[in-house]
Amino acid sequence: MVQINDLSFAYSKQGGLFDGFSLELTAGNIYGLLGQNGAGKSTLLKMISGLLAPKSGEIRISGKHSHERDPKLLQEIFLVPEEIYVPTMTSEQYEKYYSVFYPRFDQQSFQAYLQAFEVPVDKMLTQLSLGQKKKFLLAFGLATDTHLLVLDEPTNGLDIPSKSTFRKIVANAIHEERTFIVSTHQVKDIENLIDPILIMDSGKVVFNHTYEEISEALAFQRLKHLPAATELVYSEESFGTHFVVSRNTGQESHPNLELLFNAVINDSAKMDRAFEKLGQL
Ligand SMILES: Nc1ncnc2c1ncn2[C@@H]1O[C@H](COP(=O)(O)OP(=O)(O)OP(=O)(O)O)[C@@H](O)[C@H]1O
Repeated sequence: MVQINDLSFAYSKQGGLFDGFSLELTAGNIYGLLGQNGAGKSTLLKMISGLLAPKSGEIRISGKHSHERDPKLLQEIFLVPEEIYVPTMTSEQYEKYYSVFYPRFDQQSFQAYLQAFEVPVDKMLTQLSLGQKKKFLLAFGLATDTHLLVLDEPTNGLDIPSKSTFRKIVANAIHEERTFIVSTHQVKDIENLIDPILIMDSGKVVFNHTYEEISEALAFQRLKHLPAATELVYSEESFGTHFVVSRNTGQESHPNLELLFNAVINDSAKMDRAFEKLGQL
């Protein structure tokens, strides 16, 4: 669905952010894109959405170059950015003006999402609170039924009940022709929603695995004593308890995304070796 080949990109002449970057995303998945501040997530999402052009290499969405901004392609891409801008109009006016760009826009779903998110529809969009604006645009984006939906920090600013509503709506809105990319620092908000997990570091994808692969390769435990060094991939200590990522030797495993993230950022090569071993079994 999304095919990125040998991409390079730089904001300035001094240093490139992406160099020889390749990635393939397949439809039917909700990709979780994680990475430290400045890793390049938002830049990547803007390039995928056609808002920034690569210096070299290519990004194809369903076979078409995203930066060419072909109208036929743009009607299949919706980006909910981290910083929300809304025009001075009502929800009804927004729907009327913008839904025409999306041929499969589902008005009923849009209204249902607005209701589920408890977004007031009688106010001007500019009068909504930060979280309400975000929920408005999420509702609209989900209702477009675009093949590609890109959500940059979607749960930022959402209250606790809205986060749970968000998870339910997103899980229902995905289907085999849609691809969602969710970039977030709030992994706990969407832990059971995103799969596969992509982790970026300094303009590179250093981790790209499904939940199933992660559970098979790794065990996540709280232990009083560290396991044998041969099995240990990563550990953190807090008040005498070790939070451990180790090679899975056959136990049932429930991935802890925060611990996984720290383990990958700490030593991605060590993590790669844990997955290589899995491939050899
Ligand atoms: N408009 C810009 N001009 C110059 N440099 C930029 C610009 N936008 C981002 N950068 C730089 O590019 C790098 C990647 O930024 P980006 O916003 O893609 O990271 P991110 O992973 O989304 O970070 P965060 O988690 O903080 O949102 C950073 O070093 C940032 O300073």
